[in-house]
Amino acid sequence: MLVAIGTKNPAKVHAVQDTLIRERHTIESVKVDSGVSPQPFSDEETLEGARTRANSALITTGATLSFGLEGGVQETKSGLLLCNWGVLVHAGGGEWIASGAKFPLPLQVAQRLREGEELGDVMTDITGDVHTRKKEGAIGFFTADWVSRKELFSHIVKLLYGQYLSTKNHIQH
Ligand SMILES: O=P(O)(O)OP(=O)(O)OP(=O)(O)OC[C@H]1O[C@@H](n2cnc3c(O)ncnc32)[C@H](O)[C@@H]1O
Ligand SMILES: [Mg+2]
Repeated sequence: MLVAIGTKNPAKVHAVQDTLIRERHTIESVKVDSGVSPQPFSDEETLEGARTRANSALITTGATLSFGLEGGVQETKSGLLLCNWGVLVHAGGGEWIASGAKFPLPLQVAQRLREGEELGDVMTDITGDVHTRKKEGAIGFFTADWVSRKELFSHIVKLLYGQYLSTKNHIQH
């Protein structure tokens, strides 16, 4: 089965490839537009970006299943939380959604985002590495590498694929 992922970011592509390795699908990654702002600022906007990516990648590749993964932030009373969303769509209809774990960004980082900077750029500034968003990510840096960006997306991929399989099994039985 051809499975698409709407990004070329290795943290996301490897999350799909490695999580589904035993399923023996062919994975095709394709760069698509999220249709939302480069730095989504709510759960809704982040989810919408993931949905647009999934649908665009499905159409572009002609795949049977297609993943869209998107990162953003969400303002709360307890601080600015890093949030991540995923959407899985099936060519025959059907959509599944899932979000990832959340944690608050440090105050100074949160403030820079509120003033309009993108997290990826702030992380480059802090770490001196332009590729942070493609590797351990902000989550890796702020958790002393206990959780990587790929690991976070892998969990979302499991939630999405698991829901898809569960639906499929219930329809068949
Ligand atoms: O190529 P794409 O798939 O767009 O990969 P990306 O790293 O830009 O990822 P997103 O568009 O999903 O992320 C939305 C924003 O959140 C930022 N971001 C989210 N999580 C991050 C992380 O762990 N490390 C660095 N930047 C992160 C990133 O800079 C973007 O501005
Ligand atoms: Mg992006």
